[in-house]
Amino acid sequence: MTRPVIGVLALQGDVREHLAALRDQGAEAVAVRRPEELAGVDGLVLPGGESTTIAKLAERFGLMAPLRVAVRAGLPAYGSCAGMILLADRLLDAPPDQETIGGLDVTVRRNAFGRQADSFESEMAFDGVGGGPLHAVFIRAPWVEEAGEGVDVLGRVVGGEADGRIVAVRQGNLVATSFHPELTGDRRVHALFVEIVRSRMASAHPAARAGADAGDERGNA
Ligand SMILES: NC(=O)CC[C@H](N)C(=O)O
Repeated sequence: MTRPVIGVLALQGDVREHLAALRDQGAEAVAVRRPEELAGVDGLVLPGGESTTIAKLAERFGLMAPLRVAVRAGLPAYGSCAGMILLADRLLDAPPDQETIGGLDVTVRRNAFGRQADSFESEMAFDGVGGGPLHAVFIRAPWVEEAGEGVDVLGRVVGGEADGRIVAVRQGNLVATSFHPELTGDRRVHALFVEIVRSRMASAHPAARAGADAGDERGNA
């Protein structure tokens, strides 16, 4: 089977950890800093970091418009923390001029857990991967305040003041988590994303699907 080429937007943030996690899952992982590099990938990870900085650098590097076009055309994308913010159609507690790539029909609140719970770790159920609860690391994390109809909720906070808050979602080929699976040894979220990329590649090239069920082409709409 062809090896998927998965980019990690490498303008700022924890790029290396994502590259390593993707390689662990059998993908060819490449850093993306320029539009030409974006054009060559089958999927894209938007890492954690500082979303305002990443958005400004994306503008400066001429990547914001191509990113918007690619995501709307169905490019699979996974955003972790700041990456979730970048994929959101709507933001709360963000500077009024903060741009996003968008595509994910959610309202995301930045730094939602507040000062008390700036950073914390918790065990949580994560739909869409087997194998029991996931150890989730949250660092100045956002949450999903509201999710549109076409958005599947994959995970919620359990316990504490934020009990029930949405911290993992999927909409078609887009996945976003408030937490950082790249910082733990648990590769199940990256495995899920690599699988999404592989199945889109298979449905885009029917010949590569020999004998497999005809999957429906899922876009990001
Ligand atoms: N760990 C992170 O990615 C933090 C996100 C950061 N608080 C932001 O708004 O961009």
